[in-house]
Amino acid sequence: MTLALLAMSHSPLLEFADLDADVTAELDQTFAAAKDFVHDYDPDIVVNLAPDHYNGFFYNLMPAYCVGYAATSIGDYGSQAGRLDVPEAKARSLAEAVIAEGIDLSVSLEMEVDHGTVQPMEIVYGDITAKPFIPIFINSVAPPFTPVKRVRQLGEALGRHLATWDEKVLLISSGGLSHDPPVPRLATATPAQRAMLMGENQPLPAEARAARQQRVIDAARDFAAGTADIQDLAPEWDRELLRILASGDLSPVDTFDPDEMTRIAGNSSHEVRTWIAGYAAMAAVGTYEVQHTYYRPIRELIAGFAMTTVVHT
Ligand SMILES: O=C(O)/C=C/c1cccc(O)c1O
Ligand SMILES: [Fe+2]
Repeated sequence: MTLALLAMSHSPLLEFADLDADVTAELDQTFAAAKDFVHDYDPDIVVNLAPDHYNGFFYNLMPAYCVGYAATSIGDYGSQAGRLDVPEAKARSLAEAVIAEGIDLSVSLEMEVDHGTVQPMEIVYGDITAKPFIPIFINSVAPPFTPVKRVRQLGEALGRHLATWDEKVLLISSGGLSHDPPVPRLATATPAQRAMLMGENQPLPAEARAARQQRVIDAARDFAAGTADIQDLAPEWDRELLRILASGDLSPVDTFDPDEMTRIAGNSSHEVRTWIAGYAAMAAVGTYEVQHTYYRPIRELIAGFAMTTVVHT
């Protein structure tokens, strides 16, 4: 059994934001550390925990969690598009083992994924097909959300099964901490937004795709300038979460209330579910330590932006 975890925030704005030089330098160092960690570890297979932002999963049928037996990256915000190298038999064995433990996973034989899934692979390998890759979707954007405790249990079940594999497994958790990008929400959607959230008119025509992305890019610029109408980042909440995750005792997350998370840390703060599942997978099979940790609230990226690398001790 060999398992390691790279947990990192994603933001499609990395390619579009005008960052201060010191922030760019910090991020360059952080991504270099992530790369070094992954290349030194040299995994045989990546198991990737990520949300979706209404690009592959819609309100016509919204699962809480889903394992892809095959997957394609849609290439939003200029991310690498195309087929991922998903080993179907391994993905199936993982899903079946987790379901047998009482976690109600869905499966997809044709999953579509977005920047949330592929950005870490692009950063560490420069190629989303560099390694065999099992994508696991964790709903983090579309309420209602499962209790956070269930996400911890999902992670534990994943970890227990992955620990039986001969392959060296790299878990990637991809998600922002506190953040509230202007992704449309069902509760406040216009008729056109509601149609988008339902997955009508997919794939989006190029103009609609460009308009959707420009809205987020503009919001990020305004947020950095202090004029955007989105919820502020919550660095204290982020730091406390990182402290809990690093402590090795994940039981405090069981008391997290999804509505409170939204209120304090924003509508997309639920992306931390990917982190909780990744850390829980590590915790299920041994004691661990966080080797590298980075955190900075970055308004230009609309993200409490963090990266940690985790190994068993
Ligand atoms: O526009 C989207 O689909 C999402 C944008 C976004 C912006 C900032 C942080 C994130 O985690 C995002 O997914
Ligand atoms: Fe996201």
